[in-house]
Amino acid sequence: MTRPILISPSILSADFARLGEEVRAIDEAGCDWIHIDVMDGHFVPNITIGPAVVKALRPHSQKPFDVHLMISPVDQYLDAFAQAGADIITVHPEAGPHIHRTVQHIKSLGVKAGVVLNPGTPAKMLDYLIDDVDLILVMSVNPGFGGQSFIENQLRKIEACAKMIEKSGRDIRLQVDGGIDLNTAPRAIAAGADVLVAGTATFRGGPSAYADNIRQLRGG
Ligand SMILES: O=C(CO)[C@H](O)[C@H](O)COP(=O)(O)O
Ligand SMILES: [Fe+2]
Repeated sequence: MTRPILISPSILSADFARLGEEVRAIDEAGCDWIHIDVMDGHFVPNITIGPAVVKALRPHSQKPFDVHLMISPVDQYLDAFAQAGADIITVHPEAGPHIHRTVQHIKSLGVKAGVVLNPGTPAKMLDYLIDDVDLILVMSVNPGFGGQSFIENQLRKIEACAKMIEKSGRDIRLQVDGGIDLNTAPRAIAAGADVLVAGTATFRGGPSAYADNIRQLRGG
C-alpha cells in the first residue's frame, strides 16, 4: 500500500524558550504531526517535558500531537498525557511489565497506540501486538538525545516491520525516529517508513527555513 509520507518534527530541537511559537511555526510550515519527546532521566539519560507542557502547547496547533514516551514506569502517566491533548501515544515495551495491557490502556483513552522498537529490540517483539497497534516506531538511534547518527542496520528492521504490517492487512503507520536527514530520509522511505520524525533536520536554519526543510524531507 503506497501512502503519503508524513513529517513529524521533533520539538526536542526547537527553542524551548519559545515553544508555543515554534509549534505554530512548524504547523504553518506544513508539518503533518508534531512529535513530542517525553524523557524522565531514568528510562533515558535526559529530562524533557511533562503533561503540563503538552497541555500548554495544545492551543498552538490542531495537528496531531504524536507523543513519544521515554519514561518508566509508563502506565501511571498515560491518562495525564491523553488529557493533556495527545492524539497518539507511543510506548517502549521495556518501559513497563505488560506491554499488551499498556496498549489496551492507551486505546481505552480514545488515543491511537504506538509501540517503539529500540535499536537492539527485534521486530519479532511485535508478533502479538500487531493486531492492536496503530503505529510502529523504529528507533534509528538509541533514545535520549537529538542530533545522533542514523544506525544503518535499522533499515533492515523497517523492512521487516513493513512486511509484518502488510501481512496483517491493518492500517498501521510505520514511523522512523533518529538521525533523519536528506540522506537517510529517502532510504528509510524506500525501506517502508511512511512517517518521518526529524528534529535537527527540521529546525536547522531557524523559522524561515522550516517550510523548505519539511518539503525536502518529504521528498518534494
Ligand atoms: O526520540 C528521540 C530521541 O530519543 C528524538 O525524536 C530524535 O532523536 C529526533 O532527533 P533528531 O532528528 O535530531 O535525531
Ligand atoms: Fe522521539
